[in-house]
Amino acid sequence: MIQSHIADRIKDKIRRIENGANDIYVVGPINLPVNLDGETKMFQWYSWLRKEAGEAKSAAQLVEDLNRFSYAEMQQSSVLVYGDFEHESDAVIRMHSICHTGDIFGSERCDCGYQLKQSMRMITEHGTGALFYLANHEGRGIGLFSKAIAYLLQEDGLDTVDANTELGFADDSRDYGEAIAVLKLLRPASVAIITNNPRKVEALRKAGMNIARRVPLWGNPSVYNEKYLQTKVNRSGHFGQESGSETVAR
Ligand SMILES: Nc1nc2c(ncn2[C@@H]2O[C@H](COP(=O)(O)OP(=O)(O)OP(=O)(O)O)[C@@H](O)[C@H]2O)c(=O)[nH]1
Repeated sequence: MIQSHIADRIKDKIRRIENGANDIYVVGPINLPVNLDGETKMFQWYSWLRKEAGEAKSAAQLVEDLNRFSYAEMQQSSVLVYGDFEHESDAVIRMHSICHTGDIFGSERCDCGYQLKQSMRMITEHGTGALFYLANHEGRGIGLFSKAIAYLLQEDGLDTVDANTELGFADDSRDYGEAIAVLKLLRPASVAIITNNPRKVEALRKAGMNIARRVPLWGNPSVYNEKYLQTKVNRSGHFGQESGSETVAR
């Protein structure tokens, strides 16, 4: 009975969160040694899966489901945790929206790849924190194919915001509810959030995140992302480079 053997292996590693219309199953921690600037940093990795709300599924049922549903067709997010995230008094986190082009290919049209790596450095240097990698957030929520079309419009002179709205999308349609539910499971206390985006702070706060302060993260400007970075400040309301770390009002 291979399945009960697998279920036994994972049963202590799965937790369920009831989250309104959905249940979230979180698996982890799993040791993830990460090469950061030539040094190995040991992170604890968790991934999660959304299911329609219902009776709690056993580990065996979850294993059965792996073959019943095409999970590869659905996007799943994950989080890298560093240090004693549950208990440390001051932890720093980043909620990073997936950017296929920037994070994977190293595209310089945006600053995403830089922010991803730099936030991992900031978290390890701080000693405790977490990097949430949000898989259903591509293009600030419009998806990869739509982002590709938005890029073509940008090549004709539109900025990021106008390209999105011309295609009938909101400038930003990201939802942080699931990620926050997972964050609360991993750490009850407040966190510092790495971002330049006040709307992200507001959206996170509204969705129930306990934010102690904001930590800015700018860098890696180039001729290719100059307009993108300017648009963040001029149109999307991002705090500029000069803004320092700050306490977020509750
Ligand atoms: N629609 C669209 N999305 C883009 C473009 N360039 C990058 N993105 C997406 O923008 C998102 C950036 O996410 P984040 O870096 O987490 O968030 P942010 O709102 O820029 O705020 P920060 O936390 O300050 O970085 C990613 O999902 C990228 O895929 C673009 O030209 N058009």
